[in-house]
Amino acid sequence: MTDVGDGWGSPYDDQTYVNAYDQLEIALLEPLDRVLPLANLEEFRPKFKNQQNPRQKKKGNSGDAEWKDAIYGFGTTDESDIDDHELRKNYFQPPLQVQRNSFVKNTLMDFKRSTQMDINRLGIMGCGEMSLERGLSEFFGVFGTINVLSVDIDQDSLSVGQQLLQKHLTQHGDILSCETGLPVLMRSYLGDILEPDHRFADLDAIVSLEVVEHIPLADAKKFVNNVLGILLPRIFIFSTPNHEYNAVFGMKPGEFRHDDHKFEMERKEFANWLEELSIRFPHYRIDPPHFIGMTPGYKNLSGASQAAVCRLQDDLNTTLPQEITPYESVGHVACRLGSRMVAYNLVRQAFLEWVEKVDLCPTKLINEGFLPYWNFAISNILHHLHAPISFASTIDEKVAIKYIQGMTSHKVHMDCVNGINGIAITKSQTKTDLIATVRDNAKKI
Ligand SMILES: C[S@@+](CC[C@H](N)C(=O)[O-])C[C@H]1O[C@@H](n2cnc3c(N)ncnc32)[C@H](O)[C@@H]1O
Ligand SMILES: [Mg+2]
Repeated sequence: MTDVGDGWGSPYDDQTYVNAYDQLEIALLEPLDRVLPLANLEEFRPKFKNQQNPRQKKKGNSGDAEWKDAIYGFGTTDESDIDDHELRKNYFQPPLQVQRNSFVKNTLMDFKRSTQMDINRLGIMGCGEMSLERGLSEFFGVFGTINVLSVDIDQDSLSVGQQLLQKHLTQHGDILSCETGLPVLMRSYLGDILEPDHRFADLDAIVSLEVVEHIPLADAKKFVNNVLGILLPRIFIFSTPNHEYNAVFGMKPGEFRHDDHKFEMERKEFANWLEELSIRFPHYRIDPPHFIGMTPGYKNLSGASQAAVCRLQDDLNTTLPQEITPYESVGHVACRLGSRMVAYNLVRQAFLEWVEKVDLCPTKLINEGFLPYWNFAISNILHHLHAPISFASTIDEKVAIKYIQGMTSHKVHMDCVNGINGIAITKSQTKTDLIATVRDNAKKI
């Protein structure tokens, strides 16, 4: 879409925004392949956690509170899926999952800068409870992202992920709406990542954090081979625990961090795997392993997670047929970047158009209070919005009045009468002055 010199996102014109919001609303109307049963956030515990059902735990057990903090972001940490051993002693600050998410954010940021191309479409495979989706949401504008596709095989994890993502986007809605960036459609799918799906082919980036070790090694290799050989993202990032690091958690040699792990790799094994991949897939440049999560005193063990970064060198496209779509869509939600700025600009345009036409007729002056004034319902002004109803309907009337107050340097006031939201313009104002003020203020933005 946009190639920008400094790599820091780019402003889009209002029409581009409005069209993007229109497309988004249409996409959100598409029926889902399957509606997941709603997992109970309070009771949910990922199946790969080896602890008891929290309901059966004794009240006041601090371990219970500890994992709830980790999963739901209550309390001090917003980790959503950390290893039990890592969690037990609060080894990492910030938490390891947050460090992994930051690693992805920094790697994608560098990738965007060095290639001067947006990361339009991002795939997250084995997304779990969507911690990465939440962690990256404020950077989508910088990346130039418009589509995020997440897939997992576990219905409960997906349902929890969807709920946490929705909660996150609502809670951070104000901040996100001020970000420069187009709205992002975030879709989730139920599926087995061992089967390639055409919708995940030719993406700009695919990320898979701490997933491969949950699949038998031969299948894990098949998954990675499928990504590098069939799906062909421009960048692929995946991570897995560094088995040697378990010593830091006081674990015995050979003991895995989770009961659900099918394997864990030592540093040499992981480095060898990446070398094999470099030979088999020469169209990818694969870095030596990156390490994430250090603890003081254990420098010799590198880091708790080891990550691969693979960048596509050639301009290759998938040969996977378009009709291969085994995943089922199970959710979609919008990250509404940029909406505040667009709404503001559209309201200004509507106000200017309205004020040009309005008749400030002396006979309609209201003679109550200090100064005679005119009252107009805001709906009359919003009638001039040049936006599809899908976008216009997201603009709150009172917020629109606040915008008008601001853009007129408070020469217009809020005046809501009998439940009708409106503005008041005092007799001393002239149309010419109001128009000039709005235009002058626009130049200052
Ligand atoms: C440890 S969690 C990691 C979740 C997430 N990537 C994160 O960093 O928070 C591993 C996830 O991989 C998923 N998974 C395991 N095997 C899978 C498969 N064959 N297809 C899709 N997802 C799979 C699990 O359901 C689980 O949600
Ligand atoms: Mg794991």
